[in-house]
Amino acid sequence: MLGSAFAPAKINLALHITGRRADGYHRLDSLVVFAAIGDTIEAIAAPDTTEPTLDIVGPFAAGLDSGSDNLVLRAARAHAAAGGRIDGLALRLIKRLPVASGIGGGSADAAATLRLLDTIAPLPSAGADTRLAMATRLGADVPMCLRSTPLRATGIGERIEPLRHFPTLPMVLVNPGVAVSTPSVFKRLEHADNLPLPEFPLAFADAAALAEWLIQTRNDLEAGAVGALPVIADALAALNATTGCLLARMSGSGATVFGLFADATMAKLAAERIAAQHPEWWVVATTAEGA
Ligand SMILES: C[C@@](CO)(OP(=O)(O)O)[C@H](O)COP(=O)(O)OP(=O)(O)OC[C@H]1O[C@@H](n2ccc(N)nc2=O)[C@H](O)[C@@H]1O
Ligand SMILES: Nc1ncnc2c1ncn2[C@@H]1O[C@H](COP(=O)(O)OP(=O)(O)O)[C@@H](O)[C@H]1O
Repeated sequence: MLGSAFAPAKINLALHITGRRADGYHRLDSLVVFAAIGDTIEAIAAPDTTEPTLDIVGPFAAGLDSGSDNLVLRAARAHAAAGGRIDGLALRLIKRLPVASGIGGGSADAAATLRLLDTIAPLPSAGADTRLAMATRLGADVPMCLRSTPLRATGIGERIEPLRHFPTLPMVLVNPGVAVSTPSVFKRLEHADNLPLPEFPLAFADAAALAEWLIQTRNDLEAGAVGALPVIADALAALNATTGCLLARMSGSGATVFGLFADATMAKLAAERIAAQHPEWWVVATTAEGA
């Protein structure tokens, strides 16, 4: 193998929609962390190929097209367009994250592919601006996934402010098995002119302090998504009914919801309980990296 890159799940702990641009994209203000669970992209030498091939394996491989529209291959083509070499490569995606689920699986894969290709075949003159523009063209979430550490994202998601003194967060992710189209959830938004996030403290001592602060924030896309898919409310209720859940909320445009816990043992017990109650749901106990 030539190399591999991890594509962690993106969790929007808070997501305020603060405006709408003339081109239809929404301005947002989001507090974002990245989980220890994610996809993996591997690159294998394939000497006779001029364009990379892609094969997809793993628990969520079924139903995801490995054709040229896949974000892994789109990212590879963007790397080539910027002057990077992509011949002689076969790419493999190990798909562990549910598709179209508000945790940025596709965006994380695109960002991980860019990171991987940067190590295997560095761009001749890869300025930070080139990389950011390339990432943003692939998707509004791709710049934040390129960084994959706790951050505040503004603009349409491309303006990134890394956060320091951020606690590691034990959490449970629950996806009730429904794929959600991001544009359709944005269309259901009643108000696009919400207030930005409140002022951040200098540091959050621990998960409980962060959860306390998050209570005054929202995911502005949650009400519309729940209206269309009431099963999201069931997933939130299942998390809220567990012992030690500090806060439960939807991530991104859904349908994945997260619950924050003070420690990993409580998160694990909560995940076991929800999985037993809803064997058809995707339920994982994980942690989001601190800073
Ligand atoms: C909602 C968020 C929050 O992090 O997450 P996900 O639900 O995708 O995980 C993102 O803003 C999603 O970013 P991403 O999934 O990269 O979106 P893109 O592919 O660029 O855009 C898909 C569509 O979503 C809408 N869109 C996306 C981003 C944005 N800031 N405003 C928008 O209105 C547009 O209708 C756009 O055509
Ligand atoms: N590698 C990929 N992983 C996931 N989805 C992908 C990928 N490539 C293209 N897509 C398409 O992107 C859409 C959004 O997927 P995803 O990024 O998982 O959504 P979300 O950001 O809401 O979790 C899906 O409908 C899927 O068809």
